[in-house]
Amino acid sequence: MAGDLTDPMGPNALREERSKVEFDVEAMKVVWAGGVEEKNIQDRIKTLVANDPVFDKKSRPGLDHKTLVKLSMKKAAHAFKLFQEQNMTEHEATLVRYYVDEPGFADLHWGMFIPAIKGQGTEEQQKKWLPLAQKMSIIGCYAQTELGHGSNVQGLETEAVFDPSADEFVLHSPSLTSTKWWPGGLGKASTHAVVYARLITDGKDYGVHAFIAQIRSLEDHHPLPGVTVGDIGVKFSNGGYNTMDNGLLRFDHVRIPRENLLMRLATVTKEGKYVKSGYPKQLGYGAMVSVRAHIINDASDFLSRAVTIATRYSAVRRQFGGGDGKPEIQVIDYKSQQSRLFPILASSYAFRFVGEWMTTLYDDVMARLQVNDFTTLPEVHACTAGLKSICTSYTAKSIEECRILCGGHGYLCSSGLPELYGAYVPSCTYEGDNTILLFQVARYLIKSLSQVGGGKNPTGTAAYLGNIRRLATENCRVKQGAEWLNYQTVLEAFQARAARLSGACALKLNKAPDLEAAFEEYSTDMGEAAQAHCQVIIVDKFAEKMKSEFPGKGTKDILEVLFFVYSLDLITRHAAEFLSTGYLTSEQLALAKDQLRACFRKVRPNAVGLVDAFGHTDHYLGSILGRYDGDVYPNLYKAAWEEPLNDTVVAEGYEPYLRPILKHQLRQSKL
Ligand SMILES: CCCCCCCCCCCCCCCC(=O)SCCNC(=O)CCNC(=O)[C@H](O)C(C)(C)COP(=O)(O)OP(=O)(O)OC[C@H]1O[C@@H](n2cnc3c(N)ncnc32)[C@H](O)[C@@H]1OP(=O)(O)O
Ligand SMILES: Cc1cc2nc3c(=O)[nH]c(=O)nc-3n(C[C@H](O)[C@H](O)[C@H](O)COP(=O)(O)OP(=O)(O)OC[C@H]3O[C@@H](n4cnc5c(N)ncnc54)[C@H](O)[C@@H]3O)c2cc1C
Repeated sequence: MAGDLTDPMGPNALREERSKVEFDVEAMKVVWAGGVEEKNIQDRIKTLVANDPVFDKKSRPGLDHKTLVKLSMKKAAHAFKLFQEQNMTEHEATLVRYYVDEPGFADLHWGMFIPAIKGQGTEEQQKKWLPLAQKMSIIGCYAQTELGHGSNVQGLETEAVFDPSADEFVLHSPSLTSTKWWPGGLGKASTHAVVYARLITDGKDYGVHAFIAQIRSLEDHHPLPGVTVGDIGVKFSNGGYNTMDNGLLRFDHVRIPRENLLMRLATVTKEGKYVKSGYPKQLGYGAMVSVRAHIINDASDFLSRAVTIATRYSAVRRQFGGGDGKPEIQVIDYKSQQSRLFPILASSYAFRFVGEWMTTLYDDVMARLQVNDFTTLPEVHACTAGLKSICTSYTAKSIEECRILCGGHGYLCSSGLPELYGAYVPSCTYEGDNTILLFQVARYLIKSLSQVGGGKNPTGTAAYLGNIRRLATENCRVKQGAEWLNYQTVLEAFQARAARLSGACALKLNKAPDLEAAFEEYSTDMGEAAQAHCQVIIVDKFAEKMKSEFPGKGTKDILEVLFFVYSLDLITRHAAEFLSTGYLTSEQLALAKDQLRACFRKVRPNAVGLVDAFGHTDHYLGSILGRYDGDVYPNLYKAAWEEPLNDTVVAEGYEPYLRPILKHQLRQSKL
C-alpha cells in the first residue's frame, strides 16, 4: 500500500520464531545470569540504566571525541551519585557501569588503579589511599605503557630516583620514548596515577616498580608543576573507544614522598637501602591478571550482543525465493548463514561458562595470596593470559562477522555493530597484545612438559600433559558419525592435538643450543600450541558445566547441542592441525562435519530463543536490527530522518560549493 510506513513482517517473524522454541527461555536466562538471585539483580540494574535519560547513547556515533569524553564524565558522575543514593553494593555499582556500556575513566579508576593499590600497597598504604579512591575524592589511572614500550614492561624508561636528603623520589621522563602513552583516564580526568618507573637508589637500577603520583591539582584540576599531561587523540572509529580519554604524561623532576612507592614487594629505607619483602615479583603484575580475568568474562557479553543482533535480524531479513503468495526465504534458513552464525552463538555460551570458571580460579588464587600461598599463580597467569588472548581475538573477529551477516544494514551505525566493534577491538591489544600473551602460555606449556620429563605430573589445566605418551600415540577411534557426539571423545581430540603440538615444540627446543633463539625461531608453532591448549580449557570447562543440573525444560538438551557446535566447529576450522598431528583421518573429519551440520538443524528452531535468553535490553543492544520486537524497517526509516544531515532540505554545502559549479556548468552548456 503506497504511503504505508508500517511493516508487520519483522514482528511476525520473531513472534513465529519464539513460538517454535523448544526449551524454557526463562530458565536459560537464569543459567546465563549465573543463578536466580543474580538474574534478579541484573534485571533490576539493567532496567534502571535503560530508563535513565542521562544514560542515553543513541546519538553517540555522531559525536566528536571532545563531546564524548565530556558526556562520559557526566554519566560517570551520575552513576556515582546513584551508587551513593541507593547505597549500592560494589557488585551492583559494577553492573551499573556495565549496562551504561561505554568505556570511560571510571573503568581504570575502579578496574586498575584501586586493584593495583590493593595488590601492591602495604596495609598502611591501602588504609591511606583506598578510602580516598573509593569516595572518588581522588581519581586514578594506571600509567604503565610508554611511547616506546608497552609489551616489554622491563624496557620502561621513566625514572624514580631516590633522594635520601629529602626522603623523596624524583620522577623524571628522560626521553621522548619514556612519555607515558595510552593510559585510560589519564588524558583529562585523573588526579592521580599508579606510575610504573625504574627504581634507582644509591646509583643502582632495581627495575620497574609502581608509585603513586599526583598529577593534577585537587583544587582546580590543573597539572602540578613539572607535569605535562593531555589526551593522545581520536581513536579508530566514531563512538567506540572515543568516550575514553587515553592520555600522555611526562615528568620533569617531579618529587613524590618515599611512601608513595607501593611497598608490598619491596621498600626503600630512609637511608636509601633497597629491601625486598620476600613476595614474588610476579605479584607486581597482579592488576593485569585481575583485568585479564575480567576481560575473559566480558568476551561472552560482547559476543552475545553481536550475535543477538545478527540472529534476530537474520530471522527478520528475507532474500530470494518466495512467489505464489509465499514470502521470501528468511536468511537464517540458508545453511551458509547458519554455519557462520551458530558457532558464534555457541561460543557465547562456551565463553560464558569458561568465564564463570575463571572467576572461581581467580577468587581461589586471591584467597591463597592472602595466606602467602603462591603455588597456583603461574597457572592463573597462563590461564588469564591465554584465555584473554583467544577469547578477545575470536570475539573481535566475530563481531565483524556479525556485521557482515547483516548485509548492508549492518554497516549503518544504527545497527549497533560498528560501535560495538570499535569499542571491543582494542581488547586484542590492551592488557597485553594477544600474540605476546600466547607466548606466555607456550612458556608455561614447555615448563609443564619438562616436569613430565622429570617424572612429575603437571596439575590443573595442564594435567592432561601428564598423559602425553598415550595422547601422542593413540589416534582417534571414531568410525561412525554419531560417535562424535560424546564429551570424552571430543575432549580427547583437543587434548591429543594440544599435547602433540606442544610436544613437537618441546622437542625442537630440546635440540636447540640457544633456547631463547629457538623460542623465537619456532614462535609461530608455539603460538599454535598455546592456542590449542586454551581451547582444551574451554572445551573441558563446557563439558564440566554439562555435568551440572539445569533448571527448566529442554535447557540441558539445547546446551548439549551447543557444546557440539562449539567443539566440532573448532575441529573443522583447525582441521590442518588435527590432521597433520596424525590424530584424525580425513574420513573422521568428514564425519565430524556431518555431525556439525546435523547440530545446526537442531539449533535452527531455537536460535532466537537462545539469544533472547541473554536477556539484553534494547537500550543495551543499541541496535535497530536487533530490536526485541523485530520492527526493523519502520525504525530504520525513522532513524534516517533523525540524521542531522536531513535537518535542512538543502545541504549547507550547496550555496558555497555546489551552486557555483552547477551554475557554471549551466552557463557552459547553455541549457
Ligand atoms: C564496565 C564495568 C567493569 C569494569 C571493570 C574493570 C575493567 C578495567 C577495564 C580495562 C580497560 C582496559 C585497560 C587496559 C590497561 C592496559 O593495557 S595496562 C598495560 C597492560 N600491559 C601489558 O599487559 C603488557 C604486556 N606485557 C607483559 O605482561 C609482560 O611484560 C610480559 C610479556 C609477561 C613479559 O614479562 P617479563 O617480566 O619481561 O618477562 P618474563 O620473563 O616473561 O616474566 C617473568 C616471570 O613473570 C611471570 N609473569 C609474567 N606476567 C605475569 C603475570 N601477569 N602474573 C603472574 N606472573 C607473571 C612469567 O611467567 C615469568 O615467570 P617465571 O618463568 O620467571 O617463573
Ligand atoms: C585502547 C587502549 C587502551 C589502553 N589503556 C592502557 C592503560 O590504561 N594503561 C597502560 O599502561 N596501557 C594502556 N594501553 C597500552 C597497551 O597495554 C599496550 O598497547 C599493549 O600492551 C601492547 O603493547 P605495545 O603497544 O607496546 O605493542 P608492541 O609490543 O609494540 O606490539 C606491536 C607488534 O609487535 C609484536 N611483538 C612485540 N613484541 C614481540 C615479540 N617479542 N615477539 C613477537 N612479536 C612481538 C606484537 O605482537 C604486535 O604485533 C592501552 C592500549 C589501548 C590500545
